[in-house]
Amino acid sequence: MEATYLPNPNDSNATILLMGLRRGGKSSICKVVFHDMQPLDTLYLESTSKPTSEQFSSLIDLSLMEIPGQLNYFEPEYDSARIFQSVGALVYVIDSQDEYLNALTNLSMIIEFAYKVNPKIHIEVLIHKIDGLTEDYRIDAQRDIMQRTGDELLDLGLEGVQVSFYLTSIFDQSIYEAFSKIVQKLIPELPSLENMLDNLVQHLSIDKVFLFDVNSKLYVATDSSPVDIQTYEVCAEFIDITIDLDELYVDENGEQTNKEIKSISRLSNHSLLYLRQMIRGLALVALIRNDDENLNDMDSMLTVVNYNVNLFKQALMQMWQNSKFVKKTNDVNESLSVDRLH
Ligand SMILES: Nc1nc2c(ncn2[C@@H]2O[C@H](COP(=O)(O)OP(=O)(O)OP(=O)(O)O)[C@@H](O)[C@H]2O)c(=O)[nH]1
Repeated sequence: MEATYLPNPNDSNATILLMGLRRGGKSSICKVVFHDMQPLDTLYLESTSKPTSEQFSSLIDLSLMEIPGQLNYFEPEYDSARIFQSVGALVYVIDSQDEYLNALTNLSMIIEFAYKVNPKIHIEVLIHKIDGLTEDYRIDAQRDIMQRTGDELLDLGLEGVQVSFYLTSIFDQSIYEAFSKIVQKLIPELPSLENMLDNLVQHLSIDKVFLFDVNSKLYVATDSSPVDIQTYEVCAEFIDITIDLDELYVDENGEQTNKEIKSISRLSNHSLLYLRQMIRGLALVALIRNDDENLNDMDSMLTVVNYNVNLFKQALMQMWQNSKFVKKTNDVNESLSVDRLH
């Protein structure tokens, strides 16, 4: 394998390694989630023949590495130990519409190896392409896959290893939900972020609030109330609408204005959708209860929301700068790239 495909172990990026048998859906997931490809267009994707790696910067700098199913990365020419040592999460994709027993054997072999060289690795299994299965069959498949994986790990003496399972499809929001949870585990500041979002919910009439990565529509944090997939969908679509509208605005020189993006929309049930651009490609999107018909009352409510969201943004900036500082001091010999606030 060429050296360029290896994640740098000194890299401050959190690396996600995407693995699984051929045609499982790995490239499709990357293209749909991170490159806005329409799910149906993935039908024509060619099988990947070489490992690929790409960078995404969000609150943290992420890299996503895909190892094609047709490679045997345990051959001596691949430095598998080095790969696994430097990844934060191993995401293994299983095609649930296909015979999956081989995939499960392959998965346990990879877990055994990965866990040995990196006991801190998060192991995440996507039971993928569930769009083709009935509701009952999905639950059966999940139960069967979890049971068999558990048995295989027990046989290998690895019963303590934590493995998370997700039912996913690129044709609905499930892949975004799964990937959001996977990325969240790699963000060390997550508990503080969740606390800050809970604080917003407690003090304002917010039903749900997300901190979104605008490009991928993954949420890097949310308050602690359960995520309802419809609310997620409405909030994610609101980002697209806001950005489309924002692109229409130009200044007197015909150039795009560089102001902070902010948008509020009133839904037919009187609730408000509220979006504010944060730092590093993030946006805060909240669903706010609003029982007041009176527009003056609504204005004063929004003033309080704006004030609190400003404080949140400042805290977020502080948090990011501190985390950069910690990384720098941990990594004195490493010349860090200078990140820029968006
Ligand atoms: N029904 C369905 N098909 C999917 C889904 N995700 C991917 N596919 C299809 O699965 C096929 C294989 O997808 P790829 O993304 O090329 O698979 P891969 O794992 O990258 O395969 P290799 O490159 O050979 O390792 C494509 O025809 C996709 O359209 C899904 O969620 N549901």
